[in-house]
Amino acid sequence: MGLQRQHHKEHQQQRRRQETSVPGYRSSVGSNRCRVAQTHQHQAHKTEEGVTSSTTTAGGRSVPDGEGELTLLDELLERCAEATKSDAAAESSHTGSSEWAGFKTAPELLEGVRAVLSRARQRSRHSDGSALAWSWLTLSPRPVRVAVATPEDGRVGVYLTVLPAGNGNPPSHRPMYGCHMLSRVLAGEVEQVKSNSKRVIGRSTHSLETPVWSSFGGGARRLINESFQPAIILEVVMYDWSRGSGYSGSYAAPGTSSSGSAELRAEAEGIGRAEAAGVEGDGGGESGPAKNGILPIVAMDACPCPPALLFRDGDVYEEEEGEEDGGRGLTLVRSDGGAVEQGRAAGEVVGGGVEDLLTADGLACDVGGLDGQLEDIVRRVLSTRSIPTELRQALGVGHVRGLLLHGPPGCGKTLLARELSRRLGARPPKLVSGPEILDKWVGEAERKVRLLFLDAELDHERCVQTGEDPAGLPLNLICFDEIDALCRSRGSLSGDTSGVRDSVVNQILSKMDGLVNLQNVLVVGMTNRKELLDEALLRPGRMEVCMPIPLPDAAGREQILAIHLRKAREAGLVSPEVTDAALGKKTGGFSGADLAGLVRSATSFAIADWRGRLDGNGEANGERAVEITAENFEQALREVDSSGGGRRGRLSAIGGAVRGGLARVLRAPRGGG
Ligand SMILES: Nc1ncnc2c1ncn2[C@@H]1O[C@H](COP(=O)(O)OP(=O)(O)OP(=O)(O)O)[C@@H](O)[C@H]1O
Repeated sequence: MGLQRQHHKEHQQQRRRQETSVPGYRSSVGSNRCRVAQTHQHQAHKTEEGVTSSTTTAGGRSVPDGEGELTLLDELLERCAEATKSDAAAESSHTGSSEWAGFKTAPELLEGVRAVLSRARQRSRHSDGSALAWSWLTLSPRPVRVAVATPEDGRVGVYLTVLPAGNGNPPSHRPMYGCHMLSRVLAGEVEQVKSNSKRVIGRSTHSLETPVWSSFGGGARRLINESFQPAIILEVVMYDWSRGSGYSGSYAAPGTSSSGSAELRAEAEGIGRAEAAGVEGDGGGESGPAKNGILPIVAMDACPCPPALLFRDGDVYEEEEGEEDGGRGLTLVRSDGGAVEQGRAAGEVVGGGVEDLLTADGLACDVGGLDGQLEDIVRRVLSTRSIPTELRQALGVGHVRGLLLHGPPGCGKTLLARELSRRLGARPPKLVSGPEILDKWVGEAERKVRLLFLDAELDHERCVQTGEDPAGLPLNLICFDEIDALCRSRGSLSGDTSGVRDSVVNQILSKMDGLVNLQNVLVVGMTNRKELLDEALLRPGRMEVCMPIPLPDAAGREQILAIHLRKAREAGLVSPEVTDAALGKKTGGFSGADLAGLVRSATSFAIADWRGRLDGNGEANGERAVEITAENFEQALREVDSSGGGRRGRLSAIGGAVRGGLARVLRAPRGGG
C-alpha cells in the first residue's frame, strides 16, 4: 500500500503541476469527455501501433506523451475506485450484478482491475517496453488487455477498449464462448450500456436492462456502436479455462493448447511469470497476491486483440445465435439517448475488394502509366484470392504473400501501395516506413514488426481454434516503404546497428514464411534500392512478386498528366489548347512526381496571371477566373527543367541500373574460386 500510495500522491502532485502549466487543462473526473477527445485527437495523428510518437495535441497545445498517459491512467483509477464503491453498495442492497457473481463479485473484480491499473501506472514511469500498454491505450483504437488470474481454475480478462469518435469503429463484439462479461464505460461519451439479454424466469421473459453492468453467459452478443462518441470501456471477461472453451485470444491456459501463436503466448506469459515472480517493481500494497481472491497480474501487454477480432459484424452473430436463451446482446446507447444503428467498420471491404480489383481498372483511375504492372499484380497477387477455396486447393496453389515494388523515386510505388490498401484492405492497412521501425532500444524494432503481423496471426489462430475456413479471413495488408532501410543483406552492415537490422530481417522473414502459414497477409515492400535487399527476402514464398515501377513512357506520362489535371478540367479551368499528348511528348524522363510538380507549377503561373488581371475592385475584368494555358505549361517546363525535373529522373534510372548491375557482378560467384 505504502509505496503505491506514495506513487499516487506523487502523481497527483505532478498532475496539479500539469494543470497549472498547461492552460485550460482540466483533470477532474467530470472532464472525462474533454480528456478522451484529446486522446483521440492524438490518435488521429498516429501511425499504426504508435510507431512514431512524440507529442500529444491537446486542444491545440502540445503535451508530452507521458504526462497525457499518466493523467488518463489516474483518471481510470479514480473511476474504478468509484465503481468499486457503487457496486459494493449495489450488491449489498441486492440490486446489482450479483446474478453472475457466483464466479467473482463486481467489487472484487474491480479491486483486481484497480490493482492492475496501479501497477501499470507505476510501470509507465519507466520508458521501457512494458509501459507500451499504456501509451497504446491512449494512442490506439484497439483495447489494451490486462489478464488477471484467479487462484482457482478460472481467469479473468480485462479489456480496456478505447473507442474512437465517429463511425469508424468495428461494429460488433465477438465474445469468447463460455465467458461471462461485464462492461462499464469508464470515461467518454457513451454513458449507458444497455443489455438486450432476455432471461426466462418461470414462465415469463424478463428483459435485462442494466444501465451500467451487463452480464453474459457464452453465446453471441452484439455491440452496436455506430456514430457514438469516444469512450473508454472497461470489459471484464470471466473465463473458465478448465472448460476448454473456444477462447480465441493469444493467451492460452497454462499448459494447454498447442495451437496458435506460441510466440505470442510465450511473450505474454513471459511477462506474466515475471510479474508473478515480482521481477518488475511491484511496490507491494494493494496489488499484492490473492487480495480478494484474485492474483492481481498474470500478464499485461499491449492487447493484440483488435475489437474487430473480438467484436464482429452483427449479422454474423445472428447466424451464430440460436442457443436456448438467445437474444443476448449488448447495445451501447448514446449519451443523448439517440438511436444507435448498426454499421460496418470503415474500410471494411472484405473479399469484395478483390473482386472489384480484378479488372485492374479500379486502380488505374488514380495511378497512371502502370497498366502492365497493374494487370500483373491483379493476375499474380490477387487472382488466387478471388477463386473458391476448393478450386484453389484443387490447383494446389497458395496465395502470394509478398509484393516488392521497386524503381526510381517518384514513379508511384507508394501511391500504388496506398491505392491497393485503400481498395483491398479488409483490415485498416498498416503503412510504415522502414526507418520508423528502427529503434534505439534493443528488441523494440523486432517487437514493432511482430505487432504489425499480430492481427493477422490472431485471425488465423481463431480459425484454427474454431475450425473456421481461413479463406474467409479478411486480408491484412502491411506496407513497408523504404524497406531497404530494414532488410539490407544480412552481414552487409558494420557497427552498432548491424545486429539490430539482421534480427529485423530475420523477424520479417519468419513472419512471412514461418511456422504459421499465414494466408491472410500481403506484405508490400517499396524501395529504390532493390540491390541492397537481403536475397532471402526475395525468394518465392516471401517477396515473391518483384514488380519494377519504371519511369513512365510517353503514353504513361499522358495518363499521369490527365490524372493530375482531372479536377481542374472538370471545373473548366484548363484551356482546351492544353493537351496531354503534346505535354507527354515534351516531358521525356519525368517521373510521376515530376509531372505532378509540373501541373502544380503551371497552376501557380495561371493563378499569378489571374491575379495580374484583377482590377482595383478584385474583379477579373469579366474573364474566366483562373485558366491554365499552354503558355503556363511552357513556363512551368522551363522552371521544372531548370530545377532538375526530368533530368533527375533519367539520372536516377541510369544510376539504379548501374547499381543493380554492379550488385549482380559483385554477388556472382567468382570463377575458379
Ligand atoms: N504513376 C503515377 N500516377 C499518378 N501520380 C503519380 C504517379 N507516380 C507518382 N505520382 C505522383 O507523385 C507523388 C509521389 O509518388 P510516390 O510517392 O508514389 O513515388 P515513389 O515511387 O513511392 O517514390 P519514392 O521511391 O521516392 O518513395 C504521388 O503522390 C503522385 O502525386
